[in-house]
Amino acid sequence: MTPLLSVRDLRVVIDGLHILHGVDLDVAPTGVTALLGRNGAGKTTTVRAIMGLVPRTGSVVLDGAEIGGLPTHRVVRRGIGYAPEDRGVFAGLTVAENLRLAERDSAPAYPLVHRLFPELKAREKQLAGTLSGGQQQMVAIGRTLLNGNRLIVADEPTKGLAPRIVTEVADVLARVAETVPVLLVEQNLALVRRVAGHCAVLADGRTAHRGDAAALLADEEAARRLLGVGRHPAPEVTP
Ligand SMILES: Nc1ncnc2c1ncn2[C@@H]1O[C@H](COP(=O)(O)OP(=O)(O)OP(=O)(O)O)[C@@H](O)[C@H]1O
Repeated sequence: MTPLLSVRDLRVVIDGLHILHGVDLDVAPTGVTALLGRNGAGKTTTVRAIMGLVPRTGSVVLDGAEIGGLPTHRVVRRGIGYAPEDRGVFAGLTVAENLRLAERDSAPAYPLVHRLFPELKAREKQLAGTLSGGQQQMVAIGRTLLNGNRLIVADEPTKGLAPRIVTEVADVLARVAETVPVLLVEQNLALVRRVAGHCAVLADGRTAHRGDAAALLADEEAARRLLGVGRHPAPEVTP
């Protein structure tokens, strides 16, 4: 299976600090690929480097084309939609205005966004700052779907959300991934188990493991060693 995105020897140095020491990562052409690792392992820096938001070296190949040296606006134009960790939603604008700001194509895919997130249609006049965390996450992911992107990158979309909302976001990610492949940074391993096919695990700014997500999570010793989890897994996501 040819990966949609291939990252090789990705390195990031910020203010003289070596943050990534050579990350290798393949994103499958379908479904969800999870990027895992303990706190501070370098997951957010990796996706920010893929997006060109931090200075980086190494190779990033999207669908056969090298994008590792491109500035962010050109990475975005190549078809990577990014939902950042802080969601980047404009609180003082309505849902409709937040979506409109993200339009890039001449025919933005509102039917797709409203099919996946009927709630955004129903709440289009509501100020985004008054939405719940889960609804704001839907705006952040919805924006990435407007423009016919080839890949969606979502950085910890369930961070800080209540368990019931985590389940909702898990559903959303599973539905999104039926249309567009997703690279998902996630700490909630129950969610990863439910939605991810492949995974890469980072440790100390390097790739420590790559493979099947379910197989890794089923291997208690490997999960403990790589992810720091063992007998007390994260609460289940409601099926
Ligand atoms: N701009 C920066 N300046 C200095 N250090 C940074 C910067 N950005 C990240 N780091 C450091 O690099 C390491 C990796 O951070 P990063 O946010 O990529 O990790 P992460 O795996 O996403 O962590 P978490 O799961 O806690 O969000 C951390 O030790 C962090 O403190």
